[in-house]
Amino acid sequence: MLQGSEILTTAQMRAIESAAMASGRVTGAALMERAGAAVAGQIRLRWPKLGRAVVLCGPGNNGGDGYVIARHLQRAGWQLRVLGMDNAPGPDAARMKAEWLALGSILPLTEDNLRAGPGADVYVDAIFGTGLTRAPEGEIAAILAHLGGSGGDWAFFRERLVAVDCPSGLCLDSGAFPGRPRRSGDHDLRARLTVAFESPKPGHLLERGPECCGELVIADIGLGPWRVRNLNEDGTPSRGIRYATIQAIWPDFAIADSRRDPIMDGKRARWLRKQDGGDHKFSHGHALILAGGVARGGAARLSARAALRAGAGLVTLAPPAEALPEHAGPPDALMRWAIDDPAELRDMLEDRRINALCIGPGCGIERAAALLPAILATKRGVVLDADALTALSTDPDLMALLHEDCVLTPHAGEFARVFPDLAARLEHPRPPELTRDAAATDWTRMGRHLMETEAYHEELAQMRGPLYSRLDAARDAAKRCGALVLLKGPDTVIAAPNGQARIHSAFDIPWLATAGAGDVLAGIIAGLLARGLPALDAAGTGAWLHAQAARQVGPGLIADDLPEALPAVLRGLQA
Ligand SMILES: NC(=O)C1=CN([C@@H]2O[C@H](COP(=O)(O)OP(=O)(O)OC[C@H]3O[C@@H](n4cnc5c(N)ncnc54)[C@H](OP(=O)(O)O)[C@@H]3O)[C@@H](O)[C@H]2O)[C@H](O)CC1
Ligand SMILES: [K+]
Repeated sequence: MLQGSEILTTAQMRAIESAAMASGRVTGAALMERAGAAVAGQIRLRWPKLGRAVVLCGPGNNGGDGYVIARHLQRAGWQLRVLGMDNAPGPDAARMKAEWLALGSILPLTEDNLRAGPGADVYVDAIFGTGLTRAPEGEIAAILAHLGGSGGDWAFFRERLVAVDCPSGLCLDSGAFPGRPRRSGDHDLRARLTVAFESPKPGHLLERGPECCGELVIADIGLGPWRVRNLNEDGTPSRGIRYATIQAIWPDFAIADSRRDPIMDGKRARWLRKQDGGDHKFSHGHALILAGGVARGGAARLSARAALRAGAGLVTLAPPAEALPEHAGPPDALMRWAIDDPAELRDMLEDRRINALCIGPGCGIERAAALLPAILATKRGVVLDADALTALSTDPDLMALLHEDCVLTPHAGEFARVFPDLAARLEHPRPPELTRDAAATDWTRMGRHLMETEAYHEELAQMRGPLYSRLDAARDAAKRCGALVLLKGPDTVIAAPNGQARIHSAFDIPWLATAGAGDVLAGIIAGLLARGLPALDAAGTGAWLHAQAARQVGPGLIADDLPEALPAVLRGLQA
């Protein structure tokens, strides 16, 4: 079932637009009119007083939207300056350009003309949208840099820039800016508002996208009937029913249409509320959390608490015998059992009621490597985090044991250890001076230093087409290892081996980056696996609950607060 939370790739969007136009039931001009009218409407909502607007129109249909926006604002009484290009755009944009020219003039799209004239209340960026194919250059690059604050007036534009479909220069499939170092921030365009069409694209929710888009509003331009067609992500027709393969997970996303799709639709909310009739603790599963040696137990205790709060019927914390004494004390609901070696673990796993495990937080790499074969052999749901991921990265035999009920939860550094080649592709072309065997963590440090080389910038300028994204990397990793991969970050990406993916944005809660937060996430997911959620749902819902708990606690949060904040989040689902 397609949901408001579906994310379309730019290729899918183009294919859907083409299918709509080919049907004869809607024209490109009508779509452009709807798109432009939606942006103009969102501007007038936020700037109710009549004012002065500058509209910057690029060479294609994004520019065409700009001419529509100028016409609507002019008709509403705004004063307009329109800067455009003297190219021959497609027929729809040409028509909208002509309709604008009947009302007003078009100045050349130059930095001088942008700087000239009185300051405006709103600047509309209609230069590039989904058709960006390469790094902007020349005059357009100078204009975008100026809008990004190169002239020192970053805050001025940040408050006034409205981006049509996306801030120009942003690759809507990756969330990166072609031609710019991956994590640079200076002089990137930052819009106050971005109005996108029909659905978010991956780039709206990944990497630089969320910060540079500002408030993101999705305008429905009436392509719904064509979205249900069978379309692969590259826009080619697919057989069978089309399911949303990429979905966004957001609790409070402002969707400007009625298809609001709260992540907790009825089915999943029921899961979290304890199923009716499941009146026995074993009907909500039993999670086993493997802990590490003496003085290393805190991480696993956080995971265990989180699994209990996520609703697992029973949770057992399993340290080595030598460390058992330090796990005495609350919560009394948490069971403890010493496990020293694989044989003892295998004995414990004879109890089939243990249906979910979590290994890694504070476990110790050697202990994780020793226990993983017994765990993976039982084919039960298991979360592999921290030391278990490091153990994976050192032993290909362990990688081979992974299965579809495994959930890997790496942060960027752990991802680079387990999948170094994929992590490397996430950088813009690798800085040339770096050798292949440089550890990914070195690249970030060394890469930033080496990004000044001429050869590197030359390579950047030559790049074409969508950039390799965190979504691509997580999907390639999941496909390679046959397990679910949750690549953590403010833009967490969750990918299943079959290509299904979720993106969860948490750019609003920087305080979640605190010691132990990852241990809690691992525990929440283990608790949801114990409850019977499939791996993809357990990971996606777990990411959402984790972030909501952090929103509940707010700044000053420490990881210990997170499990205790879950009851309030779950109560919020009772509505
Ligand atoms: N298709 C529809 O009916 C609707 C589209 N909408 C809007 O249209 C854009 C997508 O429009 P499109 O024309 O495909 O592409 P853009 O307008 O984003 O880009 C314009 C052309 O610019 C060229 N280009 C790409 N990158 C660069 C660059 N770095 N420097 C210079 N020029 C560049 C490219 O042509 P090339 O042949 O040079 O590659 C682009 O074609 C979409 O975002 C919506 O805003 C409507 O909203 C809905 C209907
Ligand atoms: K744009």
